[in-house]
This record gives sequence, structure tokens and C-alpha cells, in this order.
Amino acid sequence: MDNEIRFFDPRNETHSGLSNLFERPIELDGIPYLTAEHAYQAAKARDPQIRAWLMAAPTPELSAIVGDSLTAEQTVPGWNDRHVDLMSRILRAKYDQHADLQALLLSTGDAKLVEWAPEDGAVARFWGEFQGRGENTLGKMLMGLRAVYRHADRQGEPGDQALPKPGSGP
Ligand SMILES: Nc1c(N[C@@H]2O[C@H](COP(=O)(O)O)[C@@H](O)[C@H]2O)[nH]c(=O)[nH]c1=O
Repeated sequence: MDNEIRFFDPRNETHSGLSNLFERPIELDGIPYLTAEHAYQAAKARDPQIRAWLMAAPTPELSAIVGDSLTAEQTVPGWNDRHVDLMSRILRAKYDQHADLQALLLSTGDAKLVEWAPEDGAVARFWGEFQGRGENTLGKMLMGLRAVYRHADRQGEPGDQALPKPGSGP
């Protein structure tokens, strides 16, 4: 893996489409969401009214900011044990449902994908990296998904037939 592709800004970057905040609707478990970020943040809220707000937030940034500031009491029980699985299902839905974004993901070849956060913090270092340091969980998930789609391409099968459908899980 010799090159690295850094993404963060959901607008005006070549790889903005890799951001969870990229403006593109997804459907998850039969429910439509404005963006992947709206789907992720809405699932975090225990209170139906807060969930509804997070689902309908005017921008994905606002959904992320408000969702990120929920207290433990406002967060669904067991969130820490299942949020990564949820993100995985959201990413599957996003790239299964948008052929152009799947093509963008495949176009990155063998590059290391990194959510390159401009500001430091626990969230930044969990999902991505700050100045090259962090777990880069989102980048790793995207690289894993890229390998799955590439494998499906090589089998000559459409990705959405060769792969398990999103829809089960938390
Ligand atoms: N790209 C990007 C962000 N990164 C995204 O923020 C989310 C943080 O989730 P959580 O850990 O639940 O707060 C996660 O989807 C991560 O990929 N955040 C932003 O405010 N702006 C942005 O442009």
C-alpha cells in the first residue's frame, strides 16, 4: 500500500463521497435517511423526539454535532457495543445503493484510506486520524468494503447479488 488518500470535507474534495456527511440519501431497514451520518446519529438517541430531530437535521454536520453531544442517559443502551456494527451496515447500504460511490471507492485501488480530521479529539482519533495518529476505524471499514466489492467484481457478479444484504443486525 504505497499511497494514502485523505478525506474529510464532505464537499469540494475529490473523495468527498467517502465522507459519511456526503449529501446522499440512504435507506436502512426500510427507513430513508438524508445521509449516512443522519442514519448513524439518529440511531444513537433514546428519546423518539431527539431521534426525529437527528434524522431531520438541516445538515449532516448538525446531526453529527448534536448526536455527539448526547448524554449517556440520552443514548440508547448498549450503544458502545453496537455502533461499529451499525456503521458497517450503514456503509454497506450507502455503497450498495449508489453505484457512483461504489465506483469512487473502487477507484482508490490499494491506497490507504484515512478520515483525516482537522481537529484533535477522541472521536477524530477513533473514526480517523489526527496528524497521522488514530485508529482510523472508518478508513479501515471502507478498505474492507472496497475489498469485498473488488472481489465481487472479479467474480463477475453484481455486488448486490454476491454480497449479503444489509438489513439484519442492531
Ligand atoms: N467527516 C466529518 C466527520 N466525521 C464523522 O463524524 C462522525 C462522528 O461520529 P460519533 O463518533 O458518533 O460522534 C463519524 O461518522 C465520522 O466519520 N465529522 C464532522 O463533524 N465533519 C466531517 O466532515
